[in-house]
Amino acid sequence: MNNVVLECRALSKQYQDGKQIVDVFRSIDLTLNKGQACAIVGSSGSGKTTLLNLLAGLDLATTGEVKLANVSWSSMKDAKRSKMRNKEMGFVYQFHHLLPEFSALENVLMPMWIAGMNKKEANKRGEELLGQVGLKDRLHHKPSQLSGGERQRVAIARALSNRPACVLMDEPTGNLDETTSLEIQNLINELKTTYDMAFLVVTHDEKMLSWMDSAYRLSQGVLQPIK
Ligand SMILES: Nc1ncnc2c1ncn2[C@@H]1O[C@H](COP(=O)(O)OP(=O)(O)OP(=O)(O)O)[C@@H](O)[C@H]1O
Repeated sequence: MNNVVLECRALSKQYQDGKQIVDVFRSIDLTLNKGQACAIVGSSGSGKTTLLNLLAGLDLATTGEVKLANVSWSSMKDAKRSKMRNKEMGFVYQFHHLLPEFSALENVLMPMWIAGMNKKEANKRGEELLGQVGLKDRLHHKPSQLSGGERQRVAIARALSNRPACVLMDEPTGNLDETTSLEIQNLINELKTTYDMAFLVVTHDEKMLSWMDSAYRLSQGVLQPIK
C-alpha cells in the first residue's frame, strides 16, 4: 500500500528581485507519509514559508515537482488545484485567519460547505471536531469572544474538517504564550494519533521536535535531516 501523501523531488525556487536572482533553495526532496508528523525548522528568511507555499500548490517551483496524492500540482488547472487543496489539505497559520463575523462552528463548517457536504452531516462533524479540541461550550462564540488559544483550536478544527490527507501548519504556536503553546502542541499530537493524516509543521519552537516523527532544518537552501 502506498502511504505517501505529499512529496517533492528536486524542488528549487528562485525569486527575481529587480536585476538580482535570489536562490531560496536548490534540489529539495521531501516525503510525507500518512499518520506521520514532520517538522521544518530554520532561521528567519531560510525559505520555510516559500517551501510551504510550493507544497500547497500556492506557488510554482522554478524546477522540480510536488505531488499531492500522487498527482503533480503542475499538471492541474487552477480550478482542480483549488478543489484538491480544499479536499486534501488543511492549513493552520500563526494568526488564525478566522472569519470575524462568523461563529466558531460556522468557521469550521465553511470548508465543508465549500466542498458541498450535506448540511446536517457537516454540522454533526463540526460539533464533534470542536468537542475534540475542547470547545463544545464555545460553538456559537465569535472569534473576538475567544482567547488566543481557543481561536487557534478553532483554526485546527477547521483544518481537519474535510478530513484532509495532510495538514500544513506555519508557526501554529508562534503567537501564543508558553502554557497555551504547550496545550496546542499536546492537542496536535493527540490529533495526529487519532487521524491517519500527515502533519507538516514549520516552527521556531524546537521543543516541538520531541513528538515529531521526523524533522529537518532548512539552512542555506538545503534541507538537512535532524531527526
Ligand atoms: N516574492 C519575493 N520576491 C523576492 N524575494 C522573496 C520573495 N518572497 C520571499 N523572498 C525571499 O526569499 C527568502 C525566503 O523567504 P521566506 O519567507 O520563505 O522565509 P521564512 O523562512 O519563511 O522566514 P520567516 O521565518 O521570517 O517567516 C528571503 O530571503 C526572502 O527575502
